[in-house]
Parts: sequence; C-alpha cells; structure tokens
Amino acid sequence: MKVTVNTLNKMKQDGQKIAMLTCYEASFATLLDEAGVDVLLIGDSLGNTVQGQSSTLPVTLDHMIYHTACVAKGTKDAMVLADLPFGAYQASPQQAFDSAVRLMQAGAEMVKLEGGMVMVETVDFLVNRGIPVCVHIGLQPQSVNLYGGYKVQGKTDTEAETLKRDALALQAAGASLVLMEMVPAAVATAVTGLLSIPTIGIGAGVNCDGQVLVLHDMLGIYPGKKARFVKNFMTGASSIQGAVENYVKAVKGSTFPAEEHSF
Ligand SMILES: Nc1nc(=O)c2c([nH]1)NC[C@@H]1CN(c3ccc(C(=O)N[C@@H](CCC(=O)O)C(=O)O)cc3)CN21
Ligand SMILES: CC(C)C(=O)C(=O)O
Ligand SMILES: [Mg+2]
Repeated sequence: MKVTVNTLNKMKQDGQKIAMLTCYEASFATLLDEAGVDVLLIGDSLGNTVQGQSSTLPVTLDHMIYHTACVAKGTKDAMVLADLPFGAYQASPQQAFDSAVRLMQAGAEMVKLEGGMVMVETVDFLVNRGIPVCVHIGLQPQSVNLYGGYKVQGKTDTEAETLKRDALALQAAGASLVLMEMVPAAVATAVTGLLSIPTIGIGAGVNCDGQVLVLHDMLGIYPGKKARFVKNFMTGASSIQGAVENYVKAVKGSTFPAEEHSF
C-alpha cells in the first residue's frame, strides 16, 4: 500500500515506528521499497555519497531533480521525500515554492527543508499551496560553516527550549514531519511527546517516531569518517537486501538506535 501523510500519522498514533533511508537512484529504490522502507529520502547528502564533496553546499536544484526522478521511477509503495538544497529556498517563500514545484514534478511527494522558526512563513506558504513539508531541525548540515563543524545541537536548556518552541511553531504552520538530527535523546523524546505529527531521528535517540540513516553509511560503503549515530547493517547480513531488512526490523522493534548511537 502506498505510504501517504495519513499513513505516517496513523503509524505515530498506533506506536508503529517509521523506517526511512536515503536513496539516490532507481535500482536501490526498488530494493528499499521491497524491503519495507516506509520513506525514501533523496537527501542532499548525495553531495557527499554520490559526488564526493565534503559538504552538501555544492548540491544544486538540478542535481536534486535528476536524482528524485531516478528514485521515483523505481518506487512503488514508499513515500518519495526530496531535500530542497542549499540556496534553493532560503531567500523567500516564493523561491521555496518554485523549487518545491520542480521537485514535485520530478516525482517527490513531500519536500524537506532545514531551519526552525525562520522557516515558519515558508512552511505555511508551501502547505497552503498543496506541498507537504518535512522540517529538518537540530543539526542542519547546510549551516555547517556557521557551526564550524557537525556538532550536537540543543545541549543547553536554552537551546532545548528553542528546539521545542520551533517544532511546535512549524507544526502549527502545517509541517507534516519533523526530522531531528544530532540532538540529545532526552530533548528529542520531549519534542516527540509535544507534537501530534511524527518525528524522525538521526542521532536523536530511540524515542522518535521513526529513524533515518544515509544508505551508504548503513551499508558500510561510505569512505568518510563515521558519525556516532551510524550502524553498519551489512555486519551479520549476507546481502544488501538482508541488511536493509535488518535495518527495517531494528527500527520497527526499537533495537536501533542503541545508547551507543545516541547523544
Ligand atoms: N555519508 C553521510 N552521512 C551523513 O549522516 C551525512 C552526510 N553524509 N552528509 C550530510 C550530513 C553531514 N552529517 C554529519 C557529518 C559528520 C558528523 C560527525 O562527524 N559527527 C561526529 C562528531 C560529533 C561531535 O563533535 O559532537 C560524531 O561522533 O557523531 C555528523 C553528521 C550528517 N549528514
Ligand atoms: C541525513 C538526512 C537526514 C539528510 O538530510 C540527507 O541525507 O541529506
Ligand atoms: Mg539533507
């Protein structure tokens, strides 16, 4: 059955975990779809995994459109979610809408953008024009130059309060999903409890409503430095299909992430 925003909401209500993985092309899309992954994210992490860049900043809207079209072709049931890349949405709600339209026309069913309170107006603008939005808060890789590195966000009480306030405001603006990257597990748990829409974590502890990892990280084929939240699911699996099935099982059974993958 096709995964829609309604499916994801029902999964949260029923306490069923959402399994998300990044995907950048059609063959993997079919494999992940058949292994039971609920949401395929065309992440701008393709800058790192596909293009060999050291950040996501060089990724363009045209790159994202190309990979979104490839993934959409190979997907049957999973939801197709595409990242808006750096520079394609921050200038104005109008710019975000124009870029989101192009991703939706390439086959995306929801778009994701990075930012907290600053994106409230943009989320409202897109949702009122028919485009479902996932907001990416906590560590926002497109802001790496501002942070001076990929660091845990929301560690102080003030930062944790800002994260909660932002998540509530984005939900009120009409966001369908909240993705939290590298935030303390206790803070992600609090945000998940405050919201009626589902949360997806990466380095945000086991209590989020779902989990996401970069495909190349969970298959152990990314050559770069591994973040704490990464687990190689090829260990103990005899095929890529098996590794992905084990990831889906681990997310659904709340055995991933463990303490060692959380902050
Ligand atoms: N292959 C890949 N996986 C990712 O998860 C990912 C990308 N690429 N590209 C875009 C961003 C960048 N991300 C990153 C990159 C590095 C760390 C990292 O080095 N984390 C360390 C430091 C933690 C700290 O200083 O507090 C860690 O131990 O987790 C985390 C997230 C997440 N995203
Ligand atoms: C790491 C996930 C959440 C992402 O945004 C990406 O892959 O670009
Ligand atoms: Mg991204």
